[in-house]
Amino acid sequence: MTPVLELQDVSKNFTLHLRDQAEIGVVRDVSFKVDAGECVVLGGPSGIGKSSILKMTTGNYHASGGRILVRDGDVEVDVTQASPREILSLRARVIGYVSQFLRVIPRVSTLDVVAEAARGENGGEEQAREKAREMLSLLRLPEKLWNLPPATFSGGEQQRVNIARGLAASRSLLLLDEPTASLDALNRQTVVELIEQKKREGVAILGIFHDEDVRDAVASRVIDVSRFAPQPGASQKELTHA
Ligand SMILES: Nc1ncnc2c1ncn2[C@@H]1O[C@H](COP(=O)(O)OP(=O)(O)OP(=O)(O)O)[C@@H](O)[C@H]1O
Repeated sequence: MTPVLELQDVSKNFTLHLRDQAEIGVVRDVSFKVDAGECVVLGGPSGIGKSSILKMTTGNYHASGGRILVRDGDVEVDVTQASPREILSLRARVIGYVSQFLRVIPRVSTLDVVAEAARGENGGEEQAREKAREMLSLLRLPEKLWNLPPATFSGGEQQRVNIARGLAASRSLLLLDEPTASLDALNRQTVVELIEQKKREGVAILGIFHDEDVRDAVASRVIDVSRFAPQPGASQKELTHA
């Protein structure tokens, strides 16, 4: 069966414009697959390139080389070659992304932020609001906050809105960048259960979890990103995939 996500020989270099266009290589030859129902966790030390791999997969960062294939129904889309319109379409239907930080339109209420994500291709408005209420309750966000915009919420409250939004949507591929970083133990456990439920539903998950207990609970496999570090002494020409 075709994997939901496949990275083939993916590389990332950053060009430092403030440093005379110097190029730094972050990862090279990244190759792995994520199947439906699996949670693959990216491990390795800080700064090794874990978030960069997620950002290339969601199309936020351009890959410098290689292919990132995402299954969209019967077709595979190579994110590295996709147009901005195709990437927006994938994010609206196929790829869910939960980062550590909540970015929302100002003045939109928390309930609307989550309901907007829950509104599926066929689902109605009331169904979406019901799903939003369910997720916010599960994540213990006090009901008195639901009608307020989340901009002034605490770090942990904002993160729970972010998770509610990310997990309310029905997506076949979920990218999770430290979704439990500022949560208390009870809410961390809830997120673990929600991730397990997504796995049972056949969602493919690629995530970063610094909390070892969470990682051990959810990981089907851990990939050490250090193995994709560019070799010391590799020439810039080698690092740059033309
Ligand atoms: N937009 C950017 N411009 C230049 N360098 C960047 C950019 N984004 C990331 N980097 C660099 O790429 C390297 C990998 O960063 P990345 O955030 O992917 O690491 P990480 O493994 O997720 O780290 P952490 O565990 O600390 O979050 C770092 O050296 C970082 O400074």
